[in-house]
Amino acid sequence: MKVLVTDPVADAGIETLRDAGHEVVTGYELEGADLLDAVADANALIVRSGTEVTAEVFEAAPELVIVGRAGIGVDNIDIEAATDHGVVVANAPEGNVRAAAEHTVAMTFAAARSIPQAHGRLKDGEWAKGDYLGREVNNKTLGVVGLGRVGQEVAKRLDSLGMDLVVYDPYINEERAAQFGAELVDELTDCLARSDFVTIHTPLLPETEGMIGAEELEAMGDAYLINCARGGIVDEPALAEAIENGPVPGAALDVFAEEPLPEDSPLLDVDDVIVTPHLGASTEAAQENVAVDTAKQVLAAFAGEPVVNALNAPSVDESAFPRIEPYLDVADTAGRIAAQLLGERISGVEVHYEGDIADEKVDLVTASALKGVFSPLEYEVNAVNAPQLAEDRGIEVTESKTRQAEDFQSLVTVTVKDGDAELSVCGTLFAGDDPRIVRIDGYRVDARPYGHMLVARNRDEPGVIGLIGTVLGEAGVNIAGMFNARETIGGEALTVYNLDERLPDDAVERLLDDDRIISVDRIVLDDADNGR
Ligand SMILES: NC(=O)c1ccc[n+]([C@@H]2O[C@H](COP(=O)([O-])OP(=O)(O)OC[C@H]3O[C@@H](n4cnc5c(N)ncnc54)[C@H](O)[C@@H]3O)[C@@H](O)[C@H]2O)c1
Ligand SMILES: O=C(O)[C@H](O)COP(=O)(O)O
Repeated sequence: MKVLVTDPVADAGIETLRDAGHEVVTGYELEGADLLDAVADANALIVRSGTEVTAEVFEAAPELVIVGRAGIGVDNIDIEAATDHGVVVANAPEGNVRAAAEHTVAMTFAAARSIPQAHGRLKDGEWAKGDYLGREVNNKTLGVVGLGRVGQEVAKRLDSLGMDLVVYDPYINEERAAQFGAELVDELTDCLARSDFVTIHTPLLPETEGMIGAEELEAMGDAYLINCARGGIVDEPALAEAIENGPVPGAALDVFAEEPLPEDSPLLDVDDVIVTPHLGASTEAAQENVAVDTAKQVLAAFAGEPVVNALNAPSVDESAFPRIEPYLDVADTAGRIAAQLLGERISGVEVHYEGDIADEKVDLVTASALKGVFSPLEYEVNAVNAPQLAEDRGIEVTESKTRQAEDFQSLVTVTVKDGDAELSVCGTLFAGDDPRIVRIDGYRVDARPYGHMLVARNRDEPGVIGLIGTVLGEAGVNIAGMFNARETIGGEALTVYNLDERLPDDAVERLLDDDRIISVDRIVLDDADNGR
């Protein structure tokens, strides 16, 4: 597999991929047409915040399986476009948290004591001792906006340095805040107004973009602003104005709306603004952590295993994966057969689980069933984009479970529907790893699902199976296996054949010419040979 890496990541990550036998190509700072060219045959793309992974990139990358973000923020990746193209997006949400928190603490002190300004003047030969009267953090209030992973680590560190903590985060509860010795408040402006230092730790989302504007800066009053989260959350011109003309005394910023080099930011000209070039995650330990975590997720995606930090794929518990993995194929196959047999527009899909499998978290199995249902229709469908595809097409997907399974340890039934028409296919595993289709449209069968199958419905009369055998034989199509099921003697029967190749059209017509044959469906279970 080819892995393209477009932002600098630690060697340990690259070695992890090379040791697993993959080709790793680095193209730091690739953009525009060069990026589109480079990604054309890539199976994985690894980025940090420097690469904009747009819908165009996904268009240009038909082989792409995963985008690995060696870090936390994914605001530079069009996740919706990734999902549409069936590409997993995964970040590394743990490895640089402490580095980001430490940098935030460092920036807090740098702002409180004007360290960079004093440093600069002394280097220029000036002893400006009288110009800097700093602010202690001890006994002051820290406002934390966003008490997630980084916010929590910052809170712990500054709490231990004697600060009182007040938190604004609409997605956590009071108990959670209290675990960090913090008081949770309902209003952002309340949090800002009570703080001596405000630190931002939310993701950049439509909801948080421009969240700290003129009104909020006014509410902050005499508080320093620290932003090591994302540029764009703070309105930069409003911040420059609030520092130059009051009330805000200063700010420390690691991130900017425009990166790299925010040339147009008015903040670069304001003396009481301390800046670093997005260094929050730039420690050896953090870079090694996120690079290796990302490489491991790429390897998991290549192996078809759960990608632990996938942001757009059905979630799956890593320890439960071995128990559900064999059912992914069963569900996919049942979905493929059901969709091909119904042969109509599909307006609903129901996936029903019985027995042991009903105890598991089955999001990924349901996604596999949907993949199977859509496979005969769509080229680029996989378990990542199948649920989205169902939603986009207004197809209602339902999932149900019962603990009891009549005759099987576990059973997965995929039912496809269009209006009043519906058709169910049940699959199971024999001996834990031998997939079988055990019911088709209510008929009990025992069919091995692979390659080309033929499903014939016929009147249950003597000579019909002979007729089918003769027609297949004369068409030169070998029968590898066969199972016949019937409702009642002389009623309707259903026969499933495993064939070594596709039955030609004229042979199908010959069968249908006989009025004992009700229907003949050719089912293809291999993507590579489905007649398209
Ligand atoms: N400067 C750096 O190098 C650096 C390093 C690491 C992380 N980061 C950035 O730090 C930020 C936080 O990362 P994290 O890992 O802690 O993320 P996280 O997802 O663990 O936490 C984010 C928190 O923000 C909260 N939140 C969401 N919307 C909010 C809103 N409207 N108002 C208030 N709170 C809201 C969430 O509930 C959550 O608790 C991200 O933007 C990330 O990209 C920057
Ligand atoms: O979100 C992150 O992980 C940080 O902002 C780090 O970004 P970087 O990997 O571009 O340094």
